[in-house]
Amino acid sequence: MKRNPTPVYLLSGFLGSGKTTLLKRWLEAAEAGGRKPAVVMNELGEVNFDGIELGDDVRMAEMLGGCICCTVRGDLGTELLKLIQEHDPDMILIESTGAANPLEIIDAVTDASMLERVELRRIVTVVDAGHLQEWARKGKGSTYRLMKEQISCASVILLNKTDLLPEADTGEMERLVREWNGYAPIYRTVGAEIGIGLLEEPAEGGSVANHSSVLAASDETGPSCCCGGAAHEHDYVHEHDHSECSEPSHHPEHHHTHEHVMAYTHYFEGPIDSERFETMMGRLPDGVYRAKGILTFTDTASRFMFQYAYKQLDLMKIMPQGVVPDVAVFIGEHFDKVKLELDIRALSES
Ligand SMILES: Nc1nc2c(ncn2[C@@H]2O[C@H](COP(=O)(O)OP(=O)(O)OP(=O)(O)O)[C@@H](O)[C@H]2O)c(=O)[nH]1
Repeated sequence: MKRNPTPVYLLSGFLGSGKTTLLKRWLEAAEAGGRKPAVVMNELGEVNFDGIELGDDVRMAEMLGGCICCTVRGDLGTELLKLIQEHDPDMILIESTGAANPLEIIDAVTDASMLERVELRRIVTVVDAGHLQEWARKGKGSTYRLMKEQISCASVILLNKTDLLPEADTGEMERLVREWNGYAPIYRTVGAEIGIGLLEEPAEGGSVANHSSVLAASDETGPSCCCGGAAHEHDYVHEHDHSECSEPSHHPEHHHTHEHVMAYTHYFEGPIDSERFETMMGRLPDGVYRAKGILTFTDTASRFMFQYAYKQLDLMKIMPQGVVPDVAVFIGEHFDKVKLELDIRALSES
């Protein structure tokens, strides 16, 4: 018997904007409604901290150590088909890395070989309102371009973390988002809290499978290709590929700059002092805009998961299943990995 294609939703949005927070809500809502969701999680680092948070019960495919839109893109179709074969889910949620260009993922999911098996229903982009404001003030750079791309491709937009921004600034960011994307509904959220039904409603004009409207929206706003392949190890170079761009003049900086989104993964050799850790995190360079990890502190018996996004540090007690090492990943642009490693090593010195 021929089966209907499995609905797929893509969660996009820059690093630390709130994608996993939304994913957790979505999974809870789907399971509460008696549905069987599955997840594809993609991380730049080698460890899937967000997956650890979700627990063992979630049907999940992990794509680690690379960006779904470039270095590990070829594997996406295989992972989707494997999930469908093994679990027969009612829906699949894909959480991309925050450095991913959604257009590349749309291409992979809407590949002709996938059309009978999956239907890309919506692209939900989560935006950190304060972080967007920071970049909008700079008005240039590959991160700015990527944010613009993620917003312009969206079929629904969550303007998140509005608790951290004055009302007038939030309004200003909403207007900017509207300028970049003229058709997606925009919801202001805190903690990505939204009625999940709003994300699953059929999009006007059907699914994203016919994504000419998405591409058109993206053309209106300028560059559509700013995420390239891996340079080496964990350096993700935002390099422009001429073959994909119809208008080279969209990329005047290309010949001169190569912006980097890079990840540094650190495995701890033992417990560290919590106060020194918090002091070190408070002094991280601006180039490190995202970090997460699992730690053991010398002054408490519990283990902790930490989340750091744009100067905000959250710590929560966890009890990971199985053997999980103490490890952290730091993501950003142009930061000094060697200095960071020395600073982290100093936390273990007596
Ligand atoms: N103040 C505030 N913090 C938030 C909000 N939403 C999420 N956070 C916090 O922001 C941090 C990052 O959230 P995540 O959901 O992990 O972000 P993400 O987009 O999945 O991050 P990456 O997977 O690294 O790209 C976490 O510490 C969240 O608790 C919000 O609306 N307000």
